[in-house]
Amino acid sequence: MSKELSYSDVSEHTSKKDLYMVIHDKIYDASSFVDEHPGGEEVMLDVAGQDATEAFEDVGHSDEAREILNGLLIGTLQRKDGDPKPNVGGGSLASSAPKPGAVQSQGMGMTLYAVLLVGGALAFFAYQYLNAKA
Ligand code: HEM
Repeated sequence: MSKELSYSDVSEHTSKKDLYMVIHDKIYDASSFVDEHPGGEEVMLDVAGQDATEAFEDVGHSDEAREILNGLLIGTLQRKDGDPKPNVGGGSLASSAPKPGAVQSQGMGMTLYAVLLVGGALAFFAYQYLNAKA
């Protein structure tokens, strides 16, 4: 029962009893879960009918939360030119926020670790080498 909906379709479902949200370009019907949400209904209603990708990811939801999310999936977002920019939470300047679905910083994090590791190893061996010479 997967359907393709446009952003404007989604934006019509903003009430507690009829609450859609977009996360990573997938559409979720959170109506049945609002009352049970450990983070409260307020935050869910804040992103009702909008792109909640950043709000959802910022919290660092658990795998369990992601499983619940999977169960609420109803379709895929069909982006059209001229769609309103997704409001990525906070209600602040959406244009300055990173694009939802953009490559997450995870890749960068790994690179950073690699650089630190290799740099650390080099420093260690240089230290050993210089010590041995002295
Ligand atoms: C349908 C979408 C969502 C689902 C299924 C969901 C599910 C959950 C679950 C299961 C937890 C418990 C902790 C965990 O397992 O990570 C949680 C906590 C939380 N959620 Fe969500 N969530 C959703 C959307 C959101 C959104 C859009 C926000 C907006 C900021 C949000 C904010 C929070 C916060 C702040 C907590 C922490 C509550 C606490 O520990 O006191 N959630 N959520």
